[in-house]
Amino acid sequence: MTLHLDDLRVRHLGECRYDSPFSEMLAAKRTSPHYVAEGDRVLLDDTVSMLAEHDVRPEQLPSFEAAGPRRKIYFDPAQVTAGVVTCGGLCPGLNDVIRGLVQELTVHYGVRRILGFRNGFRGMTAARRDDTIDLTPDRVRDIHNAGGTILGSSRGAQDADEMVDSLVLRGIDVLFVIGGDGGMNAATNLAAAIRRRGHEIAVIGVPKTIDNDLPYTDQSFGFQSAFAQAANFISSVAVEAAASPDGIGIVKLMGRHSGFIACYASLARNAADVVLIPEVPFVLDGPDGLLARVEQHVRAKGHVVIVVAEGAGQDLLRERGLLGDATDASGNAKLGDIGVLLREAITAHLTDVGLAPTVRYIDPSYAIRSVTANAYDSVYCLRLAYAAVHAAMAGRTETAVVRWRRRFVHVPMPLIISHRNEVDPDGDLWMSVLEATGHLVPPPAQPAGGRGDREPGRRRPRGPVADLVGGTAGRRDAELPEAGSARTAR
Ligand SMILES: Nc1ncnc2c1ncn2[C@@H]1O[C@H](COP(=O)(O)OP(=O)(O)O)[C@@H](O)[C@H]1O
Ligand SMILES: O=P(O)(O)OC[C@H]1O[C@](O)(COP(=O)(O)O)[C@@H](O)[C@@H]1O
Ligand SMILES: [Mg+2]
Repeated sequence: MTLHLDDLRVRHLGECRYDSPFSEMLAAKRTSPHYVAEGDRVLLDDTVSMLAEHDVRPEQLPSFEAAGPRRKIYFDPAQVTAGVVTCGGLCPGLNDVIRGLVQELTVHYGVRRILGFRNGFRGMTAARRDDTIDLTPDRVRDIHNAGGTILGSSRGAQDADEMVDSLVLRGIDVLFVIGGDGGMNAATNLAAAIRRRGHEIAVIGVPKTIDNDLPYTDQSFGFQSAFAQAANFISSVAVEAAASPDGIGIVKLMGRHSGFIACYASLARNAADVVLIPEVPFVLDGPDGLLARVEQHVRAKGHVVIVVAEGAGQDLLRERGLLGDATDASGNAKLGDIGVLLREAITAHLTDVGLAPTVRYIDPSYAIRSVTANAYDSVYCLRLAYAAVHAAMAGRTETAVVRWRRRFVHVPMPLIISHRNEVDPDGDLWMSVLEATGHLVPPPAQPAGGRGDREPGRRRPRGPVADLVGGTAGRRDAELPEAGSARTAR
């Protein structure tokens, strides 16, 4: 999708007429490598070749509005009532964001009334619109010491007009939605309904997802804490696998459509032999299939560690009748259990070829997303919260605050939900995974007519076979005996 400057402009409720508490401090501020001045913009693209493609003057290049405080603001803080809602699956740092919002709203802007809606958008339905918590600095002081969200969260559809009624009834002027793709979709619909009905309520999104599947953000908050926790499970399974004859360790990690957690957690420990993600399909059977590769590894190395994202291999489950079309209350696909399929298929295959595998399968599931935010994420959450408050007070709406290429910026909400952020099989992250798992070194020369023989200059087809499980036999493969040959010393 080619974006132009106009696609990146955020909505304003109107002219900013009030002096901001930051006015004086901002007067002397200029853009530097560490600060983007009000009015300056942050480029979407960051390579010479991408910029050259646009062939326009610098001010016409696609760019984001810089986040941060403004000298003039739209709302009179003393009159503002703010609302906060957290929705969707948990993510480390939710409480940190809530705490940051409340602190910034009260301490710097002097906002006196902040309501937290309970249990996601459900707390805004007609039946539950009294289900709110008064968010005060005292109430939020220590909440960052716990995972989850003090407000609660939920999935499931709510009517946008009913939610607008709740906001109006409660006198909300600015609403902060901390949510993932679903939450940002709902917030966009809500903002549209607010506009249609002529209300002046700012809706600001703080994108949340441990899957890191939202675009136009360097990395979502909490992701780092989640993959750090996931990495611990990889270490555990690697120890177990190494200690058992023909040991197979499998860890299934969250990641419905995007395999970022699997990639980063694998890289963090560098203990995985195979990483399976939704973005790179794979096959089980055949000479280039996963089972043959696992067998090769067991014979050569004595054990294998496999990290699989929960969304990987769903096509294999469907082929076997193990995946239906069910969805959760929010319309997210309910996935089949790829970990169980792998455990069973690998056990059966290795037993068939005369090995006696010991398979350890760990599904840490919610254990990786219910943790408290680590120090890095806590800082990140706090700064996102500050940026969100500044955006709201300056009358931005239908806008998400994100960090893009290390700068905090405003992104129009429709862009945040325009597509999903996925691991690019041609990108440098996946290349690092292939490097770490030993899949990048070209295969040793094959005799003419052998398996590796192909037309000169013609690339092998991409995908599971080539990238992942055999075709581009990696560094470790080069040392491996052919499947079925005697095992080497361990
Ligand atoms: N396409 C959509 N349009 C409107 N609301 C949505 C949409 N998708 C999800 N929602 C609502 O947003 C909330 C959070 O969505 P969900 O997918 O559960 O989590 P997340 O925000 O983490 O992706 C739910 O209340 C859900 O009903
Ligand atoms: O909480 P649930 O409904 O079991 O959902 C689990 C899903 O939530 C996630 O953790 C995150 O999804 P969301 O960001 O959409 O909430 C996925 O990785 C996982 O598939
Ligand atoms: Mg989601």
